[in-house]
Amino acid sequence: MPYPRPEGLTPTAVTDIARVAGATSPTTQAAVSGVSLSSLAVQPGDLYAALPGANAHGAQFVVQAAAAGAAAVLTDERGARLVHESGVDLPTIVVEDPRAILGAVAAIVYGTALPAGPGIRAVGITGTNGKTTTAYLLTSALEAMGRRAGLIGTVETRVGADRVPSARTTPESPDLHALLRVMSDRAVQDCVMEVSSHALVLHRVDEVVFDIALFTNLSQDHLDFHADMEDYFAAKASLFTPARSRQGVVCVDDTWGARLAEQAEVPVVTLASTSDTPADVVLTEVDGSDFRLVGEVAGTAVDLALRSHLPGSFNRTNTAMAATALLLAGHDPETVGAAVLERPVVPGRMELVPAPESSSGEDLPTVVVDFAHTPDAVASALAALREDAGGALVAVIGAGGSRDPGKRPAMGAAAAAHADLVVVTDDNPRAESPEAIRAALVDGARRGPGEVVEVAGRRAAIAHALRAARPGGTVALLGKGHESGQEIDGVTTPFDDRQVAADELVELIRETGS
Ligand SMILES: CC(=O)N[C@H]1[C@@H](OP(=O)(O)OP(=O)(O)OC[C@H]2O[C@@H](n3ccc(=O)[nH]c3=O)[C@H](O)[C@@H]2O)O[C@H](CO)[C@@H](O)[C@@H]1O[C@H](C)C(=O)N[C@@H](C)C(=O)N[C@H](CCC(=O)O)C(=O)O
Ligand SMILES: Nc1ncnc2c1ncn2[C@@H]1O[C@H](COP(=O)(O)OP(=O)(O)OP(=O)(O)O)[C@@H](O)[C@H]1O
Ligand SMILES: N[C@H](CCC[C@H](N)C(=O)O)C(=O)O
Ligand SMILES: [Mg+2]
Repeated sequence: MPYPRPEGLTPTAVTDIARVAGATSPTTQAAVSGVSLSSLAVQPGDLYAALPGANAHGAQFVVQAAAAGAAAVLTDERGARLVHESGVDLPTIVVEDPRAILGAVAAIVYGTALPAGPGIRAVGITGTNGKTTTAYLLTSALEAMGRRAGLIGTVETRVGADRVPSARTTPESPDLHALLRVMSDRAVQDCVMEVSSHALVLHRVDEVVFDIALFTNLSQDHLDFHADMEDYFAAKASLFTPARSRQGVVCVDDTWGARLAEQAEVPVVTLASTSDTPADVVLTEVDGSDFRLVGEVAGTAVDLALRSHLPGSFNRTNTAMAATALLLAGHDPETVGAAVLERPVVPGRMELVPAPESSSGEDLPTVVVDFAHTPDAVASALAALREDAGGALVAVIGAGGSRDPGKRPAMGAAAAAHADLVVVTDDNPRAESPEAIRAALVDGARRGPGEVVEVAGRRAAIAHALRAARPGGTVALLGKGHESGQEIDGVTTPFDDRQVAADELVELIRETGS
């Protein structure tokens, strides 16, 4: 589903775009009223940004872009040759690195260029885990305060009543600037968005200056894209520079957060989950889901009684991060305290699968769907579930193909360190062999004390886990969270852990009569 586009824009002259891009201008009267970097998404009157990529060069698709109504092309030297060879005759702006100037171009076309900007307070959340959860907590609190909030992240993009499921965590810059324009036109006051490390490196958030940037934590992930953890950290840290944000909230629970707080080039408020770590605000008097947030934010003393509605100590931290961001934005503590108490729905994060109506419930396992797909998240999620689990704790786990292979054994080991039984199965194998991915997980899982079983096919694995957890145990379905499909070899077929678990629970009742 495409993102909403702004309506009634004044077209921007191609000559003006060339000036912003620092390129020699083609002699033309042409103007554009949108920007797209995929030929499949071009709308009539768009500037088609034909970028070089890992799989193809966008200029290979210029014929399709022209057929869809592109009015001009932005590309590099190689792209310009491809456009010429294709026979397409469109005004073409040529720069060395089109991706690097695309944010500035999109900001001019959509009227989102700062300092006039779209008049929205933007909050950008980065970190390995907790971005989506914190974004939902923040959006829900803002709405409870009566503000019009937009949301952009892994699960969906929300602009007023419009909800578009996401293909990626952070959109490419043309989509992002178009969304900011639409939000502005619809009088959205706050835009809460997740900022992935890919986005920071690939210029997806260029020309957006966040009013507040949040850092949750850093642990192993994405080392297929980043050279090492230092490189991954540097990408995240770039959000905390004046080109990208005005101020920040940094969780200093891990050493990366502590380093970031030291080197941030914008003022930051530090937050720690225990009073053992010095920070501007700390969580104290923890009692289950209740806690106090105590300290100082921007010169004002803070002492707030808060509650996390989601299981796990990490969700207390996510809740505290959201509250601190609101305080830093200048909302008064009483309002913030009340707003954060609202119960948010965070799809696929520690989400309980309801027992089927036909069940007496007693003999059935508790089933929780969670998006843990890093070693740290697997450990955190299972440790949280262990606290409440009466019987056995069974983890169903796979790992995404065409993604960091290095994290797989560590994910398996984390699962086996916390669960009584680990059922190793498939996640989204993508272009890789499911057997090879499972083998890497099994290899790690065998290092832990838990029992390990390998079950090919995610539905079969879920069915196996439900039976193994009877009676009264807990089944954690990890890694796919809100996802509604499973990607195998370029084909995505419908698969939702929550639905499959619900169906398999019904099947279990039919079999056992419980
Ligand atoms: C590593 C990465 O992020 N790559 C992104 C990048 O790919 P690429 O530059 O190699 O592009 P390519 O596939 O070679 O294609 C070249 C160009 O031709 C264009 N094209 C291609 C085919 C076509 O029919 N028409 C067309 O116009 C493409 O739009 C592209 O501009 O540019 C593409 C176009 O925007 C993205 O789709 C692609 O994201 C891929 C799909 C991806 O999987 N990205 C993931 C890893 C990602 O971004 N993840 C982060 C973090 C997730 C998290 O932890 O939350 C995210 O923000 O989602
Ligand atoms: N603050 C946290 N610290 C550690 N683990 C967390 C934290 N918050 C959430 N998690 C775990 O990480 C998983 C992913 O959380 P969430 O979707 O909020 O993160 P994300 O940063 O948006 O991830 P992604 O980059 O994949 O979109 C959760 O399902 C949970 O298991
Ligand atoms: N945003 C993450 C999501 C991973 C989810 C997991 N189900 C997988 O497929 O690896 C990524 O693209 O790496
Ligand atoms: Mg996310």
